[in-house]
Amino acid sequence: MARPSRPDDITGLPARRGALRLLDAVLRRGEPLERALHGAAQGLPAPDKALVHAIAAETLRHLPDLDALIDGATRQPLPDDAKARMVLRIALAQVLALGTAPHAAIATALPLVDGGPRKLVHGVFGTVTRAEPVLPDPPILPGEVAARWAAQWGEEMPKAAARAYGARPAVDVSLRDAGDTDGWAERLGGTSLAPGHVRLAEGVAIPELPGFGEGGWWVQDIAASCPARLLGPGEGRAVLDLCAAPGGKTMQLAAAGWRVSAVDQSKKRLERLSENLQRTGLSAAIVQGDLRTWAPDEPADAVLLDAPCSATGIYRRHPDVLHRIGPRQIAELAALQAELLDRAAHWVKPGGTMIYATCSLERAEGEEQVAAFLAGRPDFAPCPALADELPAGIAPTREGWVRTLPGALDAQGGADGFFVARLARTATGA
Ligand SMILES: C[S@@+](CC[C@H](N)C(=O)[O-])C[C@H]1O[C@@H](n2cnc3c(N)ncnc32)[C@H](O)[C@@H]1O
Repeated sequence: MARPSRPDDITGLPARRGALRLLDAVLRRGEPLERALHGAAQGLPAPDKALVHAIAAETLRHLPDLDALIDGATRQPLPDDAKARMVLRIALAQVLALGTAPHAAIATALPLVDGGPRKLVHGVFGTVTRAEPVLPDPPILPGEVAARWAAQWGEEMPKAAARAYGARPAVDVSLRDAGDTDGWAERLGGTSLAPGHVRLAEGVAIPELPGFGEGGWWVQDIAASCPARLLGPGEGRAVLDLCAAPGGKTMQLAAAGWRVSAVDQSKKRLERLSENLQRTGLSAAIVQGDLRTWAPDEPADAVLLDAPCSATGIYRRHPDVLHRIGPRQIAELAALQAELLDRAAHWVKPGGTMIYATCSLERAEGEEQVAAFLAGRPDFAPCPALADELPAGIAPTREGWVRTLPGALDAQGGADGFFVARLARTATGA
């Protein structure tokens, strides 16, 4: 049989090369998967781009399990960042997590180590696949993440986190017209856990559902809908939605009658916010600014700060966070959050309300952040969330915060990890 003239003529090879580049960007350079995808899959058609993403995401989801199999088949462990290990990881992820036939996976793996240890890769791949292993269900969390979470939340939490990691996350939508929640639940064939919310049935094709094109709803996890819920109806009052893009909370606030100024530093993400507003017919003033230097002309009745964070709470959808985020990144983000929280507090009118939120499972970005803020700001006090303000199955903590951990809403398909605090500024502002 004639060999293809150029290696990239092998069917499916460019996508595997893209997956290898993507894995490298995440594991060696610490780049977020979604952000690195564009560069890694440049020039590939949409289906191949989706394949690049799927291979890299499943490799990351099962990394400790795949590494254990590789290590069990080598006499000396391959260095963590050796190309041979990277190629074996993506080849085995295809076979064991995505159902690719072994011959197809190895045919597209070997050219990736051309001029390198082809024989070794071939040998290890053969040894592993001949044994027909099955990946553990649920997947094993990276050891340092499990230890960090156990230290903060107890031994049960990482177990629940692993179970959630292996399950397909439910898809929630928020409604423009919360008054017609029952009607939308019926039309979308889903169930509702709160006014303005519908949880979709598993496996539905989102763009084909009624109301998507007309902007009747947008995708937003139930936990992510809690920060704006805690501001209640706006009745024409002004709210600063800080770190607003792509606008999930902006749309909720506008739909609840708030006069919203949506501020974010990212032009690209603000373009998506603008498209979202256009699709839903909702309105907000859009402001591009870096909150470390930007300031509003006047204080607002309410401020919602959805601060940049580790995103460890959305690890189910973004498995890269478990491999990119460690104590150093958490400490850096916590310092940024403290700076933004301090600035944002000045923009709340006396008697007004501030919501602080992060999609993080780290206390340093949630409970500890707010405790430190309150210790230095006697003009703010907790304004505890009440059970009837929250979706069914999510209860306020003893302190009145909202804290969703893995295991929340387990029977209904889970929820993202979130922290939300509502704080009130004293009437005098002093
Ligand atoms: C968690 S996301 C916001 C999600 C958004 N609130 C929503 O509900 O769709 C955090 C946002 O913070 C923005 N951001 C990060 N640092 C910032 C800064 N210094 N000034 C303004 N925006 C910032 C990012 O661009 C990003 O859009």
